[in-house]
Amino acid sequence: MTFESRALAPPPPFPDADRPALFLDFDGTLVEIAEEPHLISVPTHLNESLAALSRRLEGRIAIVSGRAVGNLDEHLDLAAIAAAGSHGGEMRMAGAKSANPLAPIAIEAADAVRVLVGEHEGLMLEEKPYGMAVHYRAAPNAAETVIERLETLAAGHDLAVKRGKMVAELLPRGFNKGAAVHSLMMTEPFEGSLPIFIGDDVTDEDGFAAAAELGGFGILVGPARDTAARYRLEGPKEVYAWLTA
Ligand SMILES: O=P(O)(O)OC[C@H]1O[C@H](O[C@H]2O[C@H](CO)[C@@H](O)[C@H](O)[C@H]2O)[C@H](O)[C@@H](O)[C@@H]1O
Repeated sequence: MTFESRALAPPPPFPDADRPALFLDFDGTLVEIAEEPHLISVPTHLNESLAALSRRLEGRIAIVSGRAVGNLDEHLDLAAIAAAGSHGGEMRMAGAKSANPLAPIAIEAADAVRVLVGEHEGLMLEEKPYGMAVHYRAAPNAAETVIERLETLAAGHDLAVKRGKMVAELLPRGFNKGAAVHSLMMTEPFEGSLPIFIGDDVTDEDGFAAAAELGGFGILVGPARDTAARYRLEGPKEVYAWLTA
């Protein structure tokens, strides 16, 4: 993956004429980061804004998140919007009842993560249908230990580790947000459109790269960093402003 380290400009106006498709990360992009996953504040206008975008884009919109699809459903009305959850491992097209199931991680590995979290005050465990995420926002000194232990468990159980903002997660191997974008772009209504991936975290870099490979671009949300995105916006408020200008 190639990264741009130059300062990134805000994106040009929304390219309606180019038949765009939107791939939207959730935490840090559509909602501000909170101290804990369940403490996020979802703007009251969000569902209405997503529905309006879906109409404007004739359905070419998907949420691509590290959260499981079931968890996204607790926060958003996704009845008419495609969802790629669990970092792209779960896929549910708009209007479909359920996402494809993944293999849950080995019981021994899950138990070992529970033990790890019990050993360090401040660590928070987020048990997901297909992964175990360890949040160290309240115990930053434990980050290195957490990552090392998860990497060891991943190697021993044929699993993967994904890192994010003050979090590391043990989950099945073989998928990422970029693969999810490629997969969605091969299906209607996304096929032949210009992909735009908007995200804030390191896991979104695969999405930025996929959008660029397919002729579109990525928009990084948050502070500048080395990134495969072409443009940058400051935060969720600026994302809404750009999407609705
Ligand atoms: O891909 P995303 O939609 O951005 O999801 C990534 C992870 O988001 C959540 O964790 C992050 O947001 C929390 C709430 O703001 C914050 O407390 C945490 O520190 C962040 O890492 C979610 O809990 C994870 O499961 C997602 O993988």
